[in-house]
Amino acid sequence: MLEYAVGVLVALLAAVYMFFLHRFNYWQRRGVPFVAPRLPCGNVTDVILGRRPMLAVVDDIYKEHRDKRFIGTYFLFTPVLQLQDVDIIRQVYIKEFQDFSGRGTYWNPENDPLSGHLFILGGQAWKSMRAKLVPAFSPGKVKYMFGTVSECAGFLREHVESSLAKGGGAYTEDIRELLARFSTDVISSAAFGIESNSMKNPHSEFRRMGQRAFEPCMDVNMRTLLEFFARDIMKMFSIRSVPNDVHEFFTRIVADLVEHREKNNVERADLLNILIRLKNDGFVPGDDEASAETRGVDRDDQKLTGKEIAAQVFVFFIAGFETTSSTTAFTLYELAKHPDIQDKVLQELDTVLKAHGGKVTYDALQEMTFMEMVVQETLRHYPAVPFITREAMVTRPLPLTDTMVEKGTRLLIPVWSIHKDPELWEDPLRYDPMRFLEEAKRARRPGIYMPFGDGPRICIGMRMGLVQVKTALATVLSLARVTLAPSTPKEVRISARTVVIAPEHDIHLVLTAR
Ligand code: HEM
Repeated sequence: MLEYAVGVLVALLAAVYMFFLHRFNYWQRRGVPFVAPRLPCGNVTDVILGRRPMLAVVDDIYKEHRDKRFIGTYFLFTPVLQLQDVDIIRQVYIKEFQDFSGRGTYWNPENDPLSGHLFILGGQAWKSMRAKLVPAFSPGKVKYMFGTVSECAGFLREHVESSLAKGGGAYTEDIRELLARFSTDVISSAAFGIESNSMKNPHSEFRRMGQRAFEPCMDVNMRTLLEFFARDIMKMFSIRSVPNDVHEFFTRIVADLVEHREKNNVERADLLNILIRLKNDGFVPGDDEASAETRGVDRDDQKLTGKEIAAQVFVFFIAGFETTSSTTAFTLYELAKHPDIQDKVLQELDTVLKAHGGKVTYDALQEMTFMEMVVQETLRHYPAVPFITREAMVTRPLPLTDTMVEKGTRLLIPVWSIHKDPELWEDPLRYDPMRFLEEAKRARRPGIYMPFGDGPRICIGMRMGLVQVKTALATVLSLARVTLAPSTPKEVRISARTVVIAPEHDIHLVLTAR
């Protein structure tokens, strides 16, 4: 009996070994240069063990293989092709997008309905959903929703004003937490039409859900990484993309809201309203610019189901909350480190606000061009999404090469590394908003700046995100100057426990009344 058991064990181990051997030969068999994998995690052992952030591992590969246009890697046993050449990346993003339109992530509408959202979908399902949702983010609709952002900025203003008064004109704040609460208020109001009240109550349910979805911890980090790179494992073990309590919260709240609004004929200026129209009519009319964006994208007027609505509202929450709050926090952090740049922002702010009766209006924000340059430079240093994925939808050569990529191959675009590459940017570690002067932008090589991605799959919420970031900056900076608190490091240390860019420490800033 014992001999039999040992025999079975040996056969099992041999089968596992052969499986890994075969998998880890994938790039070699295709004649693609690759980074030697190690059993059992391929090239991401440090990521799986929570020792290093994924972006740092990707960056090491980028730097070590800078001379190669693409390089084969393994995430666990999934082959992932890391693109290193900006021209190839542009082809994938834009010109040959139709063959690389997938995200390559896990999507299981039956077991995990919240995973069926725009960020994750691929192929025809993505095309059709994108065409339906684009009008919801048109310039006209963003301007329309600005009222909501402005209302939440009022709570932010009240908080800063009263804290300054209590502190006798100066106080110290964990700026990341403050802006996470502001962003939670904005996104829950803009997406669900609910006042989450996080500015006044840091323990609100929405804030707690935001923390659960993004807290730097192994559970959330592993789910996200598996979702991106090891969908077979997710499927095999029926793992959901988010923890169960987060899943239940969003599913329940959206179902209740839809029922309430339909029963009581409630109309509101928010994204849920647009989704309900998509549920009932199959499309929403856009303004001219939105129509231009959807031109060429197949539109069907198929109506959204309740589950599809919940998934889209959920993605607006997760894609819109952490990205905007971290971008605002990092901008204030850099302004605290660079008082000369802060002076210029304040000068512009004061001039523009004076011309707009002291109010942070939508039109006033459009005139804050230097502030926009500052935000763009922040996004170069700290792109909220530090790498972007695509999936080959057909077997075909990689653009501009003779190398064949199989249908289903995962491609990784190392945004963080390209933004910091000294061959592409002069003195890339220097924080310098002047890189985003119109002349400088025209002069630089196309395709080296991509904080919102690029091509037909570019961030759908870009306009809304920028409005939100600038509103928060204008609100805080109209009241106070910022400086680094003694406890705040001079260089941000990125957490190894999250896929987005988050510091592993708080960012305390001193706010001093102006
Ligand atoms: C500073 C703020 C933001 C940044 C840096 C950011 C960044 C990104 C990036 C890099 C992508 C991937 C693009 C690609 O694959 O080429 C993306 C996609 C997306 N973003 Fe954003 N985002 C921001 C704000 C927002 C906001 C406010 C929303 C919604 C309320 C949003 C919703 C989405 C959605 C739904 C997608 C998926 C688009 C698709 O796959 O078609 N984002 N974002």
